[in-house]
Amino acid sequence: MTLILPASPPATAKPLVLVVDDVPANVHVLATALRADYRIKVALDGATALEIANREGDQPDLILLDVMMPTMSGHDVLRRLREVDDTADIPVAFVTADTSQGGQVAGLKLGAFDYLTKPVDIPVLRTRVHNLIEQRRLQRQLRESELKLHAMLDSSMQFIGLLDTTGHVLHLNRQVHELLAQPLKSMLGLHFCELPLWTQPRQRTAVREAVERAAAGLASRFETRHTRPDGSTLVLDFSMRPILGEHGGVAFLLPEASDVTQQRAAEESIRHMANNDPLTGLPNRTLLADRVNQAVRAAERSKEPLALMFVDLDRFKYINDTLGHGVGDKLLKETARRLEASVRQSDTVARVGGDEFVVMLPETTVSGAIVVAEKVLANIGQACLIDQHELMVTPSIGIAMYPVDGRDFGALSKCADVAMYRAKHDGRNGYRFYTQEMHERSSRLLRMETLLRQAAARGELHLHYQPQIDLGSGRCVGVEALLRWNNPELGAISPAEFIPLAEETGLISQLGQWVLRHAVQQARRWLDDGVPFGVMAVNVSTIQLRQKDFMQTVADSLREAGLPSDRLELEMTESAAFGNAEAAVKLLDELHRSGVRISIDDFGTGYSSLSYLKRIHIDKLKIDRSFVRDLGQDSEGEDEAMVEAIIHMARSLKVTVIAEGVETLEQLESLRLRRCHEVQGYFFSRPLPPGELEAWLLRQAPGG
Ligand SMILES: Nc1nc2c(ncn2[C@@H]2O[C@@H]3COP(=O)(O)O[C@H]4[C@@H](O)[C@H](n5cnc6c(=O)[nH]c(N)nc65)O[C@@H]4COP(=O)(O)O[C@H]3[C@H]2O)c(=O)[nH]1
Repeated sequence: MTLILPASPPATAKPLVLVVDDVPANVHVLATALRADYRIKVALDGATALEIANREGDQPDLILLDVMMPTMSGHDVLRRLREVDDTADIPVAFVTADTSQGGQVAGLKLGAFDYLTKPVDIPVLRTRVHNLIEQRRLQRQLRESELKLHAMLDSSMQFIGLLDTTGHVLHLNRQVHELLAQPLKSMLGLHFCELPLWTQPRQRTAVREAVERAAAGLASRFETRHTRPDGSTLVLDFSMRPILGEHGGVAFLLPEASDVTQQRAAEESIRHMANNDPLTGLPNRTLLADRVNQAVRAAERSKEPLALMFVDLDRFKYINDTLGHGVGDKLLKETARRLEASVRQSDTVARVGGDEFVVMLPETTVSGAIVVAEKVLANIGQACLIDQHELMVTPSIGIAMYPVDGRDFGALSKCADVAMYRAKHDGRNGYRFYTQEMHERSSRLLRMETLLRQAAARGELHLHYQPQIDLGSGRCVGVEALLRWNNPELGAISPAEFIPLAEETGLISQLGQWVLRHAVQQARRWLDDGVPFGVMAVNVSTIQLRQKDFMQTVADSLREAGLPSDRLELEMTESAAFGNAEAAVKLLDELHRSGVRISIDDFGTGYSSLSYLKRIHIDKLKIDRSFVRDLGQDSEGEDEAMVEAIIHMARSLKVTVIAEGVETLEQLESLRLRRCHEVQGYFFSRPLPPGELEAWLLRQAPGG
């Protein structure tokens, strides 16, 4: 910034005195008296005097002005000088023969600095001129320092003002006039709280208080929000301080403000990022926890209940995997929108995980929560069109109530989560309230998990084997290894209970390896002992199959036991075999080439595509128990049709077909009639410990 100061003569140059008088003799006297110490210019009339006074760059430091002049009197000259900014400050002393009091007063009123009477006393003239010039120098200095100060204030990025102790404006820097788009002059003298910056009564009150505090010697600081003419927001960090004078009292008040709009916006965006889910913009778990805990505190006071609702989209992963993340993301955004549309503004909808949303309903009873849950089910259940895909998704909802189920976010969310899993387990697309029974069940599962981790090491695991019978020959062609767990504390636990738990917790890999190794070793022993067991069928879960070293684990188990690979059959569910299509094709192909047989368990319950079936090598299809249950009864229902279709398809694909869960002669006959290859079930034998199975096999063998 350049600082422009009024032009002043070089410090070394002598001050300039303009002598104005229409009588040349008078001019001569004055000029002669002063010439030694000053530069002198003369004018014999008012017009010339004004012209010299206005000359830029060399203005007089003092004008000695005769009062009585023809055409333009000294008073007129002075009046004209004072009217123009550039000459208004030049000191003027009248030199006159008029010694009357009235004449002197009139001149002084016009702004004359001094009055000299003719005839002039030379020493007095010199002293007065010296004093007036010195005064002019000091005045200039003062003006310069004032300009420097203003220039400094104007160059600041801050909004700065100076007020008198009653709060009236003495100065405002350039930032302020630019912000308010008003010239400084129009605001000088106003009370600070009358500036157009303060648009709200609340702000004016705060400013008035700040003025009063500052006048009493105290500083104030607060933040204010304003709307700029273009509609954007301005946030000011405002302060008001007292400035003390020489004698220690408050002399001025200094209001200052800095523009913190960007800083506040950045802080806000950081806060938003820390508290919100970037995809949907909904509160994340951190913010939700905070809101729930706050709502709980409010509920404690108001004695109102509160509901926490976990909402999980059924089969979202499937959509995400098959249609891609782009579609998945849009679906999540749409879900967020629909959830928000299902609740009141005072409720909170948050996203806490992939497809997991949480809704907090303050001041809501069980019946209120039911209304919301049904609304959520209806809204989310509506078809939604995303990138030309018409998607139908349903939610599973778990609800926990404050205060019965918990008194903070941690406890309530655990309960709502458990209830949500129950809703899923019970067939999805529904809601469940958390109950004590769920609590017991989840504690049991927790305990079971701990014990299951130690089960193998403590020798609590065993394998039972169930024979598989060829209907043509009536002979045992295979045995299925089924895991058993006997724990001293929990007793005998069904695999239907602990296998899903092991899958959920990842323990299944360890258990699966244990089963594979032991089953393969048992097969080897039976082979050595000449026990005619056929093929050893081992169940493998999806999670095991997804493990990179699965193929290696199978190969190692076979090699360690020395079992020919065609004596091992791996049973996997449809979803395990077909879930992750390309990787599954590759693995099944590798297994097939190694000689291991592959059987698809629970066939008919999934969504296998037939074209896909043709691409992979399968040795056996197992018809699910649920289709076998009603076979052989008089009615020819859907199950018969299904069984018939599976058998037909298996035969045309040249794959062996086996039915499980055969309990009755009727079921057996029905399967035989439909030309099912093999059967397995209680009708022949329950799964048996190895010793008992050996005895069973030997009894069945020809001549046994
Ligand atoms: N009602 C009836 N049931 C019959 C009949 N015949 C056999 N079963 C039962 O049906 C289940 C057959 O196994 P799954 O379908 O593979 O179903 C198995 C399998 O999915 C899983 N499982 C068992 N052992 C293992 C294992 O070692 N690894 C893995 N991954 N899963 C296993 O646990 C499930 C349940 O196993 P189990 O309780 O042993 O139950 C076994 C067996 O005892 C019958 O005639 N009627």
